[in-house]
Amino acid sequence: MNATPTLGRTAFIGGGNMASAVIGGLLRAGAPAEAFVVVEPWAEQAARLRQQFGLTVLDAAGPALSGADTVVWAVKPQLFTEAAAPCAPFIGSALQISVMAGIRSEAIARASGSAQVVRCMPNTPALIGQGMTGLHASAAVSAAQRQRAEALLAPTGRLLWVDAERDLDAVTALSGSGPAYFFYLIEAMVQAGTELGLSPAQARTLAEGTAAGAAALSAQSEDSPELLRQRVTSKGGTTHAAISTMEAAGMKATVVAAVHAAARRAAELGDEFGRA
Ligand SMILES: NC(=O)C1=CN([C@@H]2O[C@H](COP(=O)(O)OP(=O)(O)OC[C@H]3O[C@@H](n4cnc5c(N)ncnc54)[C@H](O)[C@@H]3O)[C@@H](O)[C@H]2O)C=CC1
Ligand SMILES: O=C(O)[C@@H]1CCC=N1
Repeated sequence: MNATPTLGRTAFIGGGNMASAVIGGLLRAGAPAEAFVVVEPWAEQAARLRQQFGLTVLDAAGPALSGADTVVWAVKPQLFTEAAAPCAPFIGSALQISVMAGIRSEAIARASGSAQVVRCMPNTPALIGQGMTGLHASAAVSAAQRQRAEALLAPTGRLLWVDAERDLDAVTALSGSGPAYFFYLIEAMVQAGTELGLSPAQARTLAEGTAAGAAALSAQSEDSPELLRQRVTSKGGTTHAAISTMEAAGMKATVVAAVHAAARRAAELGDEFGRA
């Protein structure tokens, strides 16, 4: 592992979707592949990482990890305890950065031997540099280490720090899981469009273009999403017919309940799988 000026040497524990999104972003931004090592026991995925990124991939934790300044936890929460045990002898002085849903800083500190923990919650648009990540730093994390976490994640998109760790459960429910909510809406719109006679490709283009435009208009406007919606909704018009149908079905209340369910599940994941 070679050190880079901002990141130092970084070890990833788990080399799946999220690790690939972060690594891909860093390599595109100019970091050398030699700055990274990945522990990935699944041979097929390890081969993909070697081929796609030219990375050093280990099939199990080993002394090579002791050279890491930063350790990035990117395994499923359910596998955290099992994955952490063989890493622990080598990583106690490194900054620990976790993208795992639910697993709390205290559990990561206990399992790794390092109290310097930054928890992050990215999302899958990170794959194309348009992610939205929430971050929280534990008390032992220095300003320079916060900057290191920012440098690690900046190529994946936008970042937002939260002061209270429990707020990460809300971040997970909103932006971590959030892409799935919008994909679900796109799925439904494509289904309706094809039922109305459009081709699936036409319906998908219209739904995706509309989702992107609505998000961009909302982001650039000083008006609230509610006011922007009202401007589309002419009295006695088509949008009114659609929104009335959604309201009658309790759609807003369902979305609110769904986000609360996701936040509760994030907290449960920490309770269930965060004991190391
Ligand atoms: N997929 C998503 O939208 C998001 C996922 N996350 C979090 O990111 C984490 C990883 O999720 P994904 O990348 O989607 O999962 P993934 O399943 O694609 O990647 C996890 C990788 O860990 C590897 N692994 C399994 N056991 C291991 C061990 N003992 N040591 C090292 N590696 C091991 C697996 O082979 C797999 O390649 C999860 O904790 C999840 O909560 C966070 C934000 C968004
Ligand atoms: O569904 C999950 O548990 C992960 C965390 C946020 C997005 N995917």
